[in-house]
Amino acid sequence: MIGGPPVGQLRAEPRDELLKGRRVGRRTIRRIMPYARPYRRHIVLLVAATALGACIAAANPLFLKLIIDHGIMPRDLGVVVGLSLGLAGLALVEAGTAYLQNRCSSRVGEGLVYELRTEVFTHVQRQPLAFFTRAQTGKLLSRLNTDIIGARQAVTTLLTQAVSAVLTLLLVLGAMFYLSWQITVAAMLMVPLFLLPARLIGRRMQRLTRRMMEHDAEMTSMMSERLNVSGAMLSKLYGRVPDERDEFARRAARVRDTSASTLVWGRMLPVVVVVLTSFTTALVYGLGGALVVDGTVEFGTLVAMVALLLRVYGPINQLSTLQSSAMIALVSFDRVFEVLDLEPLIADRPGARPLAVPASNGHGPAAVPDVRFENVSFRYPAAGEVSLASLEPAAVKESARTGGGAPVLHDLSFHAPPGKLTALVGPSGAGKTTITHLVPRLYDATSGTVRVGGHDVRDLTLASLRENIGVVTQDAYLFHETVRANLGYARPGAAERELIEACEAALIWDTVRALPEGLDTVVGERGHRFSGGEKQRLALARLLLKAPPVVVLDEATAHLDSESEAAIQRALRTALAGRTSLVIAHRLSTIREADQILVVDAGRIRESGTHEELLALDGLYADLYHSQFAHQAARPDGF
Ligand SMILES: Nc1ncnc2c1ncn2[C@@H]1O[C@H](COP(=O)(O)OP(=O)(O)OP(=O)(O)O)[C@@H](O)[C@H]1O
Repeated sequence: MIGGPPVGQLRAEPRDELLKGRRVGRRTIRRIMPYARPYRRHIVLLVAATALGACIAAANPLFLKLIIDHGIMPRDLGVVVGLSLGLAGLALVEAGTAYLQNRCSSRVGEGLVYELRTEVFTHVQRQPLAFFTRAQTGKLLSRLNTDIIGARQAVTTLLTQAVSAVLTLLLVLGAMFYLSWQITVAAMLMVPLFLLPARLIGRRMQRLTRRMMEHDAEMTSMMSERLNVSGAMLSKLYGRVPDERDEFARRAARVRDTSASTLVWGRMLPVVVVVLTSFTTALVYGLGGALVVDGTVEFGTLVAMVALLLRVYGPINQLSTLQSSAMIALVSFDRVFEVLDLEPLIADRPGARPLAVPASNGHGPAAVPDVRFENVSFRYPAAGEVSLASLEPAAVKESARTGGGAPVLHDLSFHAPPGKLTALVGPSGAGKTTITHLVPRLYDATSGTVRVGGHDVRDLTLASLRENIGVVTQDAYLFHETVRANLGYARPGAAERELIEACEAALIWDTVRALPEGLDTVVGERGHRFSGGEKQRLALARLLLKAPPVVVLDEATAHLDSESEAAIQRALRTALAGRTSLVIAHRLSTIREADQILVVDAGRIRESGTHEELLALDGLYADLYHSQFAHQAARPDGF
């Protein structure tokens, strides 16, 4: 069990991780059982087939003895032919058991992977946004994948190996003792000679594998950071391509060197085994030969002994690594369970009720709920609340010590009236995005209450809350799918006519229609086939299809040409009409149209009112206006 990518990767973990697994062993095993239950018939069959295979392995050499001693030596052709046919039959049965073993173990293993994968995916999806904002999520997911595969290997390989190794060893040793105890004892004296190098090489392999995985992770992370649109753009623009190449070459060289050593040491073990097996065979032939000459042992017995001996070392080797393999397996499962045990911070509370909004009349909802913040304070959750200790030990420990980040919003209250546009403006880092995150419960307020339609959002079901709130973020994320699929994400099953109408209202239909395959054109990686403005309008079309009564929107800050900006502005007007909207405004035209402007600064609302009222106040808004917005007024398009 030395090597093999998943197990190797797990071995890369520090030893204390394995020791930790030792303590959790029994509890983990109890948790694994329910996953194995649906496959119990296959498991029984697997164990039975493995046991039969072990019996055949032990019986085979005995046939040799019988052929030689009772057929060849006494020159009895009938016995020779009969036993040879028996041997051939045995081979067929062995093939049958091997097939059955493969079938059952793949069924059990893949079934287990399927169950764990779907469960983990569903569970991770339920985690709050904070979980995904932690940089280690990608690492977590890849590790989970590795661990799940490790767990499968464990169940299938360990199950078959443990059964077959123990049984083969018992049967083979029994047969050897039965045939000649003297030769058996002599051969067994060689076992420690075999185990010692195996153990030393195993330990070295473990160290090397750990190092290789670390180097490999460094190399892979560089690839994933540099070989994407943003990373590639950065290295080109800063002229760092040659440096990046050199750094990558350095990392790749470390992988090359450790991999090469790992391979060399990995191949040492079979060499040592061959040498020692040859020594032992020589010993058995020497001692056994003398006994045959002596007349104490029959010739066929000697041949059978050698054949049996060759079947002893495999199981001994397997058993010597079985414990650590089992440990590794338990750690795999344990880490998967650790993720499954992470309770989502944001979930429906018992007795949560759906947000009831009167049905739409086709042109936006009939009555729309308002949004109200009452003395809301907020700090982002600490790493320990949303992440896994084993994955981010430093961050989790730090957050436990400091109790998480500083408050971002302080005792904040405001009312966004129904059907009206409330604009949020303020300096960078003031807390505007954070405010918008609290409405659809991407985060929960640390204290105070956020109300939608008069209800505390925590009393509403998440599904109904999010069904009634449409969010358009600045980056207007699009999946790598067709335009149709991206729009349909808002309302699966929407008719073609509705998709077109939404695109028309968002002023993106002419662009979509001109695409090579219209609505069926695949959006490039992260939507890069579209310009920033086009993506925003596609996102608006998606929002229009959803037709939510409440809209939360983060206007794109990207500079657009005046034509796109005018198009977006008109699309926005349609999208927001008659809806309660909370918009982080970056354009003068939006704040001018706002029914109410909230000026956010350092997590507090400093001023509120209309554009004219706030200008007259000559306070923070007036400053912001002169530094950020006033120049837009001078533009020829009037924005
Ligand atoms: N996931 C997070 N974890 C911890 N702190 C965060 C997180 N997101 C934002 N913050 C912090 O919260 C504060 C408010 O950030 P927020 O994004 O709400 O500001 P903003 O007003 O929207 O800024 P901008 O206009 O630049 O987008 C900032 O100090 C920021 O560093």
